Amino acid sequence: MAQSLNLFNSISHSHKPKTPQISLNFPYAVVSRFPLSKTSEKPYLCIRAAATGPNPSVLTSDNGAGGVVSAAAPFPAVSSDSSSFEVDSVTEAELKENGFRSTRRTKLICTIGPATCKPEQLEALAVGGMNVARINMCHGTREWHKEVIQRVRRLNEEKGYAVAIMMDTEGSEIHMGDFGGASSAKAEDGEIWTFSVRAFDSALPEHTINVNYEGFAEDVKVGDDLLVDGGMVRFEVIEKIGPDVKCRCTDPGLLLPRANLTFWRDGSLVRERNAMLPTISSKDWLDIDFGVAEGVDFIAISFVKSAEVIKHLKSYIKARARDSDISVIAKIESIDSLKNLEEIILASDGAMVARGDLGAQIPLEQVPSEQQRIVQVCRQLNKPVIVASQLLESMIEYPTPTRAEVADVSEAVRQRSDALMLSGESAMGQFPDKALTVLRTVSLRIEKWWREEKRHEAMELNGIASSFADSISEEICNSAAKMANNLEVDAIFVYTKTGHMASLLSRCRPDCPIFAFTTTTSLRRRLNLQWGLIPFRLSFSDDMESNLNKTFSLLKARGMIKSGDLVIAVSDMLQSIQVMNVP
Ligand SMILES: Nc1ncnc2c1ncn2[C@@H]1O[C@H](COP(=O)(O)OP(=O)(O)OP(=O)(O)O)[C@@H](O)[C@H]1O
Ligand SMILES: CC(=O)C(=O)O
Ligand SMILES: [K+]
Ligand SMILES: [Mg+2]
Repeated sequence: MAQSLNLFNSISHSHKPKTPQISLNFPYAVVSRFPLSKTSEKPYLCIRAAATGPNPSVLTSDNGAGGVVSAAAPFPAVSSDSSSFEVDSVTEAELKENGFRSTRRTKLICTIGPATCKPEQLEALAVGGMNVARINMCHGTREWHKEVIQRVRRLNEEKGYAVAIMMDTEGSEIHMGDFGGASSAKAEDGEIWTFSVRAFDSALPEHTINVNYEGFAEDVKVGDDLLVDGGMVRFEVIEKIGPDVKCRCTDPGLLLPRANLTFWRDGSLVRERNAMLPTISSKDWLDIDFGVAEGVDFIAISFVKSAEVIKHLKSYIKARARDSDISVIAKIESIDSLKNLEEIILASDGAMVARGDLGAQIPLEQVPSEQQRIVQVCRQLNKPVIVASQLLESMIEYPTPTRAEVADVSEAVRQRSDALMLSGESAMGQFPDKALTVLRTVSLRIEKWWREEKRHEAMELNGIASSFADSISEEICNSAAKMANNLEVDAIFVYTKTGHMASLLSRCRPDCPIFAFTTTTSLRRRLNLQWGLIPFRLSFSDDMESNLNKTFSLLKARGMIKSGDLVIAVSDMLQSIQVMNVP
């Protein structure tokens, strides 16, 4: 202890932790104490780890040992140059209005479609809390998608939103074609329909459906069940005539353009040659080139089967996009992706529980346990995870959700998934804004409930670092998050150039929000997918003290924090944890 106090005394008059005056063998760790703040009796505490060798020792000290410190240099005035600082204007308004504690931690994604593609519709979603806009390359033309991307960009620039763009590939699934202009078709019980791989020059004959997969007529057998969208409509195969397959409708319903098709034999999904279809089709590669050229923030890959395809795509993007700052999200929606789950997630930058197609490939009653497993694996491996599809399906038509849907959303929030996604509800539903409001209010309510009543069991997080330096970052983040909960701090600040420490903090799911300061606009947008992060763009230096001064004064000037707020700061330049009151 005496040694620690000596250490304090030796450095207490300087803001810059310098080499201690006592002899310690390198590598060493410094525990330093910064001057008392003017506004608070709480001392600044700084724990630093020197990551220079294989075995740093960490010194700690009782910080209340009467160590009166003089020369409390006030924070120098920093001019509030707000151009050097960017934060999402919606989050800013929310912070000012409700304070740190009630900011939403769960992120929200909206699929953009005909119901939401106009500038004012996109703006309503941004104001309603959309963090990421998803465009689905299964539908619409590239020109249409390009227009949506440009509109989102324009809104971000003009109105200060930080909506990121996710492009979702079509993948090589078997699906029906369009209906030549009609938006849907009704299949009645007992009707005979023809599923055909023929290309029809003119309009489709009545009760005929195009199928995109060449091998379709060869792969199916008489007696197979043909499921549209995982069972929304069901047919039985009764006859095969060359490229045509005649089927009788056994479960009537509405057929939608490009609906997914699966066939089942003796109660299980048939995967014949279609299992050999490439995950990324030639059309997908063109879409990916389009996404890279447009600078989308995320590319979500449909029907991923193995880690190889993710690695291949990532190296392709790296070679093509100069800053390679596009994250690759693996969509878990096939039997193979469940088999190879951990290696796929390890190779990816995040994952999506794509329950729509997943529920067409495995029995529905297995979907909830698989959802929970995927969410947990992602958390362990520190990758953001999205829960998607049918969260509020009834809101495509109705202005309020079913109670069961609210319970489903709550469960995804309780599992602490990073993000929730709307599909048809926002793409083509009648109440996209209301659906988003339901996601927002349910997230807020459940987060608060679990936080206040401590109903969540802390998840045992395994070490994931692959190097010693990474282990230090991980320990710092785990400790900072724990300290933040125990000390009930108002916010954690993280200064991160790569985003890594921000995601490590997010992984701990602390009780307070995490302000993530990063130097580029694109990283700031990508961090928007992760649980609990409030990303800022800020130019900062390696000098933590000046960074803190600058941040405090900028945030105070904008009314986002106030004197006396208790903050923990960590950074990936200077691996340290500091606890302080805002001066
Ligand atoms: N760009 C678009 N243009 C027209 N309709 C769209 C568009 N995007 C989505 N939709 C409509 O919204 C519905 C739901 O969207 P969603 O993205 O979930 O598609 P999906 O066909 O279910 O495929 P996926 O499995 O990729 O999610 C679609 O079935 C389609 O009718
Ligand atoms: C989102 C998606 O692709 C699915 O649920 O199938
Ligand atoms: K898709
Ligand atoms: Mg899908």
